[in-house]
Amino acid sequence: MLKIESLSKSYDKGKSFALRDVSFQLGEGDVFAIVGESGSGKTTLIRLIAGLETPDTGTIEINEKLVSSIKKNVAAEKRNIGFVFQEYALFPHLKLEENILYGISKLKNKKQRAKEVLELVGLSEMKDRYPHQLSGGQQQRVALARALAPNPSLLILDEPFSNLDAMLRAQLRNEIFRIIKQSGVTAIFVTHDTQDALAVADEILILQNGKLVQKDAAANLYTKPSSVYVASLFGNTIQLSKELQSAFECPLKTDCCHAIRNENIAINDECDYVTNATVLKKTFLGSGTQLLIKLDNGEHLTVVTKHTHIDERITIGFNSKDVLEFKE
Ligand SMILES: Nc1ncnc2c1ncn2[C@@H]1O[C@H](COP(=O)(O)OP(=O)(O)OP(=O)(O)O)[C@@H](O)[C@H]1O
Repeated sequence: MLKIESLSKSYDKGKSFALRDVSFQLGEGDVFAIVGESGSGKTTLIRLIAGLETPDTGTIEINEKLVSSIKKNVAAEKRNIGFVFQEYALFPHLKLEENILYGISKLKNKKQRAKEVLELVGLSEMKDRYPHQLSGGQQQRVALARALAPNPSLLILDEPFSNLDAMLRAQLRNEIFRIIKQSGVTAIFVTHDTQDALAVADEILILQNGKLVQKDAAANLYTKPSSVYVASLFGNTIQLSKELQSAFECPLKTDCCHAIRNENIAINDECDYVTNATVLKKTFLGSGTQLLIKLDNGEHLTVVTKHTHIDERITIGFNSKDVLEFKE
């Protein structure tokens, strides 16, 4: 459906690359998330796909049609891509239905199509309201309906949930995922929040310094991250340095790098590798307690535990099956 080959983009004539030699393919009807730390190239990638930037090298095909190469650049409005942005971008002076009709004014059956997409997002009864008469979540559903109305080949959602509070966010992301799946459109959404990506994406693409470092199903990314960077995007991760390996008496392969996820750290429990430690500071986080710990060999660690009553002296450990190994 979307095929990208050797895509590169620099903004300073090749001195530094915002995107470097990125290649991947996306299948029809799936939802993909692009994840990466700030500056990793997420926006650049979607701007290139959308036709808002031209690449230095590489090609982009949508539905087997070349839309971008060094020689060819199909205009953004001719790529048949729908957009949903963080800030809804609805026209404040137009009612909901009019907001949707605006983008499909040339369509023969536009009234019928507007009705369909308003039903799809469950807002038919509010069609005569103005955007300011809706909640943030409802406005985002209108934005989605408007983007879906022209039947786009591809839907791009750029940080669509970041304006919403945590409760609404979780609710809306499930709702939006359901609507997208029901509509059958292929969707790419960009997010900082790996929880959003894990919750709704069939596959996740991870960018680091402009490079695509892993493309995988959510469960695989979590259990088999390709690097410490990928692992740490999906939760607190402690790198098992030589000093920590010696504290836990767990010598690991020297040509690899190792880490353990915070949730696999056990406090006062039996484990394959255990050491004694002193708790220097406890911070109550609501669902758990953050501990600053000094191991008996002098190493410091910060971990979060579900335990609420922690003595000053503890044992801390982990099991060998939970050690993540990377060739780095
Ligand atoms: N118009 C531009 N001119 C010069 N450099 C740019 C431009 N746009 C992006 N960059 C640089 O390209 C790199 C990738 O930026 P990009 O905006 O694609 O990252 P991002 O992953 O979307 O970041 P964020 O999550 O903060 O939005 C960064 O180093 C950025 O400074």
